[in-house]
Amino acid sequence: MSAKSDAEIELCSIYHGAHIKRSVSDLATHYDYIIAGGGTSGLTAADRLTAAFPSRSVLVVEYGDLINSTDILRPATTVPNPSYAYQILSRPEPGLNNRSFTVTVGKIVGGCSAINAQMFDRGSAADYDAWGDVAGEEFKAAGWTWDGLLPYFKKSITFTPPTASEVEKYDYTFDVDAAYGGNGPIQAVYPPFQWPSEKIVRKAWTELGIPTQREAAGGDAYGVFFFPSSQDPKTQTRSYARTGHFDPVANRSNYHLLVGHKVTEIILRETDNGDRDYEARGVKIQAVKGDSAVVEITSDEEVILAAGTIHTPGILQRSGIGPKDLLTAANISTKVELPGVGQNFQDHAMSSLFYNMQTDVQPNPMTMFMNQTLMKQAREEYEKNKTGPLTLSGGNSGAFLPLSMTTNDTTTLLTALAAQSPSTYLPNNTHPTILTGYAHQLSALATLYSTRDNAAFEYPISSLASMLAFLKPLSRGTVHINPASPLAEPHVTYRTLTNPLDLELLLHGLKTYRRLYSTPSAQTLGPQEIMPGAAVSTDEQWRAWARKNVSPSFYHPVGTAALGRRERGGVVGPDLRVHGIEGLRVVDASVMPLIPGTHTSSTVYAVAEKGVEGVIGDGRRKNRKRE
Ligand SMILES: Cc1cc2nc3c(=O)[nH]c(=O)nc-3n(C[C@H](O)[C@H](O)[C@H](O)COP(=O)(O)OP(=O)(O)OC[C@H]3O[C@@H](n4cnc5c(N)ncnc54)[C@H](O)[C@@H]3O)c2cc1C
Repeated sequence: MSAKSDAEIELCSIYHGAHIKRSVSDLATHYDYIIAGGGTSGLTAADRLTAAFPSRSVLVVEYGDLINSTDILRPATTVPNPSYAYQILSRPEPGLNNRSFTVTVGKIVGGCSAINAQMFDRGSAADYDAWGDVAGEEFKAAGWTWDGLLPYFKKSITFTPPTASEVEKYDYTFDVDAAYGGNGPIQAVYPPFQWPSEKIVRKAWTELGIPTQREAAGGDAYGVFFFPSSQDPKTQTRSYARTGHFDPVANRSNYHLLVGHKVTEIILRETDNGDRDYEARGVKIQAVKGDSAVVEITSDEEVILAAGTIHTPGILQRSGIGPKDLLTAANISTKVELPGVGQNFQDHAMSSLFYNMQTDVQPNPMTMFMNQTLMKQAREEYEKNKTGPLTLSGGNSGAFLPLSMTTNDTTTLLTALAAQSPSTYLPNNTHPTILTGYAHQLSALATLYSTRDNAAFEYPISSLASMLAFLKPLSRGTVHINPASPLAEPHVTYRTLTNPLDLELLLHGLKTYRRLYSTPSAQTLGPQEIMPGAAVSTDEQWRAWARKNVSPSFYHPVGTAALGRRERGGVVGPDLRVHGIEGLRVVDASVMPLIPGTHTSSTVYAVAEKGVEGVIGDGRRKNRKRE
């Protein structure tokens, strides 16, 4: 038999036999549970559901394919192959000189967890406590707080501590009791490699007076700290939703995964159940390529949306659930008016400065990735020993700075924030319930900005890249179906920096890099600022530079089907059920009402774990009633 080419290896489904479906003709006509989206949250939910109810059937419908390729497994910075991601272009961004940007989200079994940079941290306790403040008291009572989520963070992962020699070599610190202890399917490790410059930059941050955290994942995500990568400790390969939640369980007889298909709509039936006028009875699906027929698959129990922040709103909107004016413009009759669907869109804006280092600290990523001999050595070391530079994905240390560590004058900014009216910087026609919710957000953000125990800016350390993520934006965007073509990719508008106070806050974060590179340790690197460079020094120049150079996304879109009371523009209730509809939940990143100051994947796993526990609890209760 001839050896398979890479392309053949990618296309064949080598592990999962009959349970991978590529055509609707291979499906049952109905399932107990249907999950839209086989990504980070969808595969988590499917794993837990199929385990809890062996006699109930679960169908996951995934737009992308099951790709068996080693480039996904090798630690990577981001997106190993553009074909694994949707290529959506944002609308012209009004706060960024009307530039448009690629909206990158995964289109593959495993979703974004298959293409992310594996940085596996958590936000501060205050970030999650703010969710309850924003959403409403009953959300706090239901555990949408740090204390309520911590058990799910722990449950979702297994943390393997670094070896004693790695601890000594890299100064790794961690505290298992404070943050870990679970044995979940997603693996978390400190990689067995750091670039030598990591130590120098980390020291430079401490010379600026930034505190060091021994462990940040116990709710203390501010200061300078290490955090894990989502990576397998034995093979040093990516640990993601597919390797953790699908491959080991794919042969369960109650589990079908349909790939290459998209959920276009939810099948809704009128009901008279208290405040719920409709119940979800299944989904309409369509092949991504070829046959354009729309097929209905019914569900007896629940439909669970896990299509991510960019695509979950479209499924709801096409089903008649969303802002009435948008649905009317798209000729869709409104079944449940929920103005929050597709609103409240948030991401961490990102900015890259560039410094040339005159001191050549070797090895470093700049020279290694461009030098074929060094790359060959690194590849051989990785293949043979699972050590060396190629075990490090996006890096696993950072400085996470509260506003007060970037400026002495927080008072001016906080006074301006307190004076903001919620309607001033949202679009003119924003629904009153969204304004009410946003007022709660502004108040929560004012508290977060005024305290020292949560971060406003992230400065990733490991690779000398002078990158900055703006963690607590005030601006809000939208994700809407295209009214002229509802099945097409959505209209995405980040609206980054449309709230002008964001720009003022961001300036402090950006200028902090200059202070960092003036510290004695950083000076040993011989930094020369290339971008923005000496021509940018006044605030006016910084503002112009930022509008021209900032990107709207650190790949962390959230918020478009947010937890919250209906009168606050919320889309889902404390049990993640969509307001007004029976048997329909959302378990993905879109439910986060406020973006936490962290990379988002570990929070998505925790949210999905908590959400599906609710589905299972309700399923068991129904069972008992039936018996
Ligand atoms: C390039 C990149 C780098 C990142 N880096 C990091 C990082 O280093 N650390 C970190 O913590 N986080 C990172 N993230 C973010 C993190 O991975 C995401 O927040 C998280 O994985 C999102 O999970 P989700 O379940 O909400 O969505 P996804 O994982 O995106 O899953 C949604 C799935 O639904 C499918 N889908 C969409 N529409 C439909 C439809 N209509 N029908 C059927 N299926 C559909 C999609 O194809 C996708 O597979 C990164 C993200 C990206 C894109």
